[in-house]
Amino acid sequence: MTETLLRVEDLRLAYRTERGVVQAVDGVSFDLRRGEAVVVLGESGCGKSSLAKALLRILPRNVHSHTGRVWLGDTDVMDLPVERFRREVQWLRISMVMQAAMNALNPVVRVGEQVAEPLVVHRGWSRAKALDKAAEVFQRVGVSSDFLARYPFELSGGMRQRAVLAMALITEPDLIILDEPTSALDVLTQASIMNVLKRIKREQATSFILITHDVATSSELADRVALMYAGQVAEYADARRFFTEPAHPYSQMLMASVPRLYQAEAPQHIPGQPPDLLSPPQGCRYADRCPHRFARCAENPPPQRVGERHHVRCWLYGGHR
Ligand SMILES: Nc1ncnc2c1ncn2[C@@H]1O[C@H](COP(=O)(O)OP(=O)(O)OP(=O)(O)O)[C@@H](O)[C@H]1O
Repeated sequence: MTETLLRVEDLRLAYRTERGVVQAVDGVSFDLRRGEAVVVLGESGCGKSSLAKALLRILPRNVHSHTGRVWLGDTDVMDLPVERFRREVQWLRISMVMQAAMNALNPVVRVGEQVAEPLVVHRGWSRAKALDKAAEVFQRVGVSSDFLARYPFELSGGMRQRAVLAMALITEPDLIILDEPTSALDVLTQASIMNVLKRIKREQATSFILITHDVATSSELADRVALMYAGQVAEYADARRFFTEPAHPYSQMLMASVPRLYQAEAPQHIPGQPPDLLSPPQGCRYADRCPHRFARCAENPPPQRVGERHHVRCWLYGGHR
């Protein structure tokens, strides 16, 4: 059996705001094996980016609480002092491509220097050696090494995104977290970046957490799916299973809402709104919108195991009906 790389247990992250506490990540658990990609799906505001920040310990100042366990191999990295986490885990074992990262490149520093920087800062490599490695990684992500000497404004959006991806890859981490890596790009560029990710996953056994609301693009890479709803994982499943036989009523509605090219019926939409994370309901978060709700849904369902590495937060499962 392939080794478990990451095990997340009951991860929680809440922010302090003027209106009260926002529980953006509320008891998230899942596991990921080496070389697997999990796609984190969900509507805007359901806590996907907050999950990435909670995993990477990149927290804004208004954090109210941040708890849970994040096992990377045998180490609970939540237990490490933050400096040690930054020195030993960030970039070296887990790297990231944050939302809109391609627009965050420093405009006055040549792209190659920026891509090489994690090796200089985190591994102590010389600049020359790191630049050689940057040229190699550039080629791997489909950018000619001629681009190393250019400035970000001289690159197209797709090229800049590849450069940011090269920066995340250069230290050869075990896990890369990508937050909406292709959402600002045209479909052909999106497809070619997804192909780069697939190749890297295959060749280097790198694991990915891909955050997106784009079901179609993500299905290309996904081995596993974590569908988030109102700060929680509504369903965690094998990707093929999720895309063909989703179990949670929200997963079923989401899949029915994906437009298909030759489908006679119009895609469905889900009536209602997700709950406000300032004061989420006591019971199941999805109950208000769920066509199957019954009395038990007044209580918040824990993740119910419905199969091998498959859990669903829904009282329809586990013999409660
Ligand atoms: N720094 C912050 N302070 C207060 N509330 C925040 C902060 N960051 C996010 N939130 C709130 O936390 C909730 C989850 O936000 P998050 O950005 O994680 O969702 P998301 O699923 O990534 O959304 P999107 O797809 O739109 O990026 C939202 O209600 C959001 O308003």
